[in-house]
Order: sequence, then structure tokens, then C-alpha cells
Amino acid sequence: MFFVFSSQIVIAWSNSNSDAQGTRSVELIVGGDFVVTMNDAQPVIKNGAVAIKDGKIIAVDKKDQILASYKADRTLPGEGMVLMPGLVNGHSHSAMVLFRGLADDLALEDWLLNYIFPAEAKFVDENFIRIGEQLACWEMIRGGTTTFVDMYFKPDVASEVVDECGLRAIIAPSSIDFPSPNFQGWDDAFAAAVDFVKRWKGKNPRIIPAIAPHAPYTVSPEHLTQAIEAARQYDVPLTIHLAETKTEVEDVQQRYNATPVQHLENLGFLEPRVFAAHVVWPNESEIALMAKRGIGVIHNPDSNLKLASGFAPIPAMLKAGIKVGLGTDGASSNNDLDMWEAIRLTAFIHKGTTLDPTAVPAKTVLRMATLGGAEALGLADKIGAIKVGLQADLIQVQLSEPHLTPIYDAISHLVYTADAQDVDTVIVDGKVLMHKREMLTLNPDRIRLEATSIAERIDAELRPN
Ligand SMILES: CSC[C@H]1O[C@@H](n2cnc3c(N)ncnc32)[C@H](O)[C@@H]1O
Ligand SMILES: [Zn+2]
Repeated sequence: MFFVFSSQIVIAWSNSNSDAQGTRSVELIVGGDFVVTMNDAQPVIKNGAVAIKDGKIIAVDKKDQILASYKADRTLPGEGMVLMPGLVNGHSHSAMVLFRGLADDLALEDWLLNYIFPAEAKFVDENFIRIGEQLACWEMIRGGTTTFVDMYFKPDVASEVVDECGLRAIIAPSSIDFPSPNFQGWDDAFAAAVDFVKRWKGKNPRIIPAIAPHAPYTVSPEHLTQAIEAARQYDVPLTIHLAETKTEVEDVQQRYNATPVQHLENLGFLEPRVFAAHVVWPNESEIALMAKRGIGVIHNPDSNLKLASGFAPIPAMLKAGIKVGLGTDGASSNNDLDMWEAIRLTAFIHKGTTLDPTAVPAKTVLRMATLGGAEALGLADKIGAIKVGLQADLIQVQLSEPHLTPIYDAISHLVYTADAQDVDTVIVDGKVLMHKREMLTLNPDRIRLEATSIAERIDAELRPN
């Protein structure tokens, strides 16, 4: 009988009736042949499933058990698939996808100063950001990224696109001491960034505003201090490029008589709300310092290799206890937003540079791409694992392709073999953004057309013949 007086009684009734097929209502049940949770209490569940209500994970168990206990509006059983947390791209400049392939085979300083900054000054406007952000979100959803950090321009436009497509993002309008699109220099760029943070803080649970001074070699010590003070005042994350190249280390050393991480320490800048991209060239004492101060590090192996920046000492950072996540950087230094490639490169290059096959094992890399990234970004109380109470940011990865056959170990396949095209379904906050590889919140054909027409205009201006 259902004449009950509270929902608790309904639950008690349903639990006491072992034959009841799904008696507790949920929005969604998602399953997989392997559920890779990133939760040490139940690391991989064979034939598992997750029940989702109000966008949150409310149960994780064997599929039979979940189906017996919950009645869902929709079930995505995930036969022949892995279910895992969505990937966290901890560093990108999303709309730079429109500069993909524009300037290759250059070292960072040459690439940035002589090609990218001038192209941004010329071409970045609202339409560029809107279409670039849509293209980036399409690519990220297609490849299983559910949260990303966007350090770029026009944050209101970027946030609108993120809101519409359903992804989760930290939107970090960058401030720099030089003129940048729409700004004369630091003062107006930083004022606009702070204004964005004030307006967006707490506004949308999927969009977290942040402060982002570009780097120690492009932002003065006074301005770096302003940046961290604003991040503290508004209680938001702060992200920065740090110790990316040897040239930066020499430059900062010469100007401020300290290496880049130490320079930030001298300014009282380092604290857990800070996460730094790259950190390719820290010395031993700086690694210890970053661990002590609790800052996050985002490793971008594709970009560090392509721009010939070097190999970040990730094994030493992990050993020191630093929160390390993975990122792609912008698509102009990668040249894509594919986290699977970042995963695989991380797993491979550190074995090669240390001559130690255990330097960064598969499970550690997968953790960096999910929970480790969430920790570095300060979001581990919300995302990064399949665990009761966290937001339902999940992906199903198809295992039936030849390169994934046969399967002994799901984590091995995810790290050493799978790629972006194998992602079948993407869910953020319990909402399905892609299913059977079909985009549900973005229009790929229109985005492709508009991106192509922007690129044609850029090409005609840069290469008139
Ligand atoms: C000021 S917004 C962020 C700026 O960082 C630039 N950028 C992109 N990739 C890198 C990188 N790897 N290192 C430093 N700056 C970068 C972008 O082109 C943009 O001008
Ligand atoms: Zn970057």
C-alpha cells in the first residue's frame, strides 16, 4: 500500500521488498561492464552501475543491485563499456582552437610574441570567442572531458557557451601587463576580470570564475600581489603559467633575483587556491615548497613537447605530494584538446626520462586526469570520482573496437590504448550531453561552418596571396 506519510516510509517499504524492481525513483541509471571509480574503497566494479538523482550520484553498486533498488526515468546500461569519471582538463585557452595549425614548429617565446599575441590582437572579438568556445566544447565533449579550465578572453561569452552546452568550467579571464584584445594593459584587463568574478561568483554551480595573471615574466610583482589579494577577497581560485621554459627561469632570475616559484613565494603568493600550469623547470627546493604550500600543478605534456619547453619532473612532484592534474593547453600548441593523448604521453614520457617503468603507473595517470585534476582545481568535494554525494559527471567508453580487444584490465586500456573517438556517452550533473557519439547540446554542422568561415577570414588577412 502506498498511503504513506513520508518518503522515508516509501524507502523502508521498497528496501524490505526484495522482489521490488526499482522502487526508489531516480532520474538516471548509468552502467558499465567495468566501473572505474577512482574511489579506493571500491576501485573497479565489474558489471556495475550508478544511480543519479538531482544531478548527484546517490548509489554505486553492482548493476543487478542498482536495478533492483531504483526505478529510473532513463537507463544507459553501458554493455561493452567502461563507466568512469569525466576527464578534467586543468589548463586550456579554449577558443584558441580557431588558431589550430596556424603557427607550428616554434619555441614558446617566438610562437607567443611573434605569432599568437599579434593574431589575438587582430582577430579575437566576441564572435571569435563564441564560435571558438563552441568548437572547443564540441571537441571536449566528444573526447570525454566534463570539466575544463579556460584561461582566455571575453569570459561572459565563454560562460554563456559553457552554460548552454552543459559542461563544467573554471572561467579564468587572463590579465597581462601588455595590451590584449580590448584592453590597454593590466589595469583595465584586471578591473574587468575582477568585475567578472564578482558577477559570476555563486551564480551558476557549473561555472566557477577565477583570477588568472598570465605569468611571472609578463606580470609585475605589484600586479601579481593585486591578483592574489583579489582571489582571496572574492574567495575564488587563481591560476597562472609558471616555470614553463628555461628562458623564463633565467629571465625571472635576472629581474627578481629568484627562480619563478621562489619569486611567487617571496610575494606571499603560494596557497592552496593557486594552481599553476606547466611548471617544467622547478628546482628541488621549489618542488618541496609547492608541496608545503599546497598548490596544484597542471601538467601539459603535449604542449611542453611541441613548444620544446622540456619534461616536467612529474614523478618527483607526485612523490613530494603535490596535487597534479593534466591539461592540454590551447589547441595552437598541441594541436587538439584531447585528454587521452595527454594521458598517454604522461604515462610514456616519464618512464623514458627516468628509465623507470614504474615512474608514473597507469592508475596514477588516470587519477591525474580525473580526481588529481579535481584536487588541483579545488573541486574534489564535487567531482573527480564515482562516489556517493559527488556530482554525476561521468563518461561511458566503448570497448568493442579492435584496438581495445581483448580486455584484461580496464585501467590499462584506458591509459595505454583508448582515445577520444572511443567515448560513447558524456554526462555532466546527471544531464546527458552526448549519447552514442551524438552531440545533444551543440550543433556540430553549424559550428564547423562558422569556424571555417572565421578561419578563411584570418587566412586571407595573414596570407593575402
Ligand atoms: C592573456 S590570456 C592567456 C594568454 O596565454 C597565451 N598562451 C597560450 N598558450 C600559452 C603557453 N603555453 N604559455 C604561455 N602563454 C600561453 C594565450 O595565447 C593568451 O594570450
Ligand atoms: Zn597555457
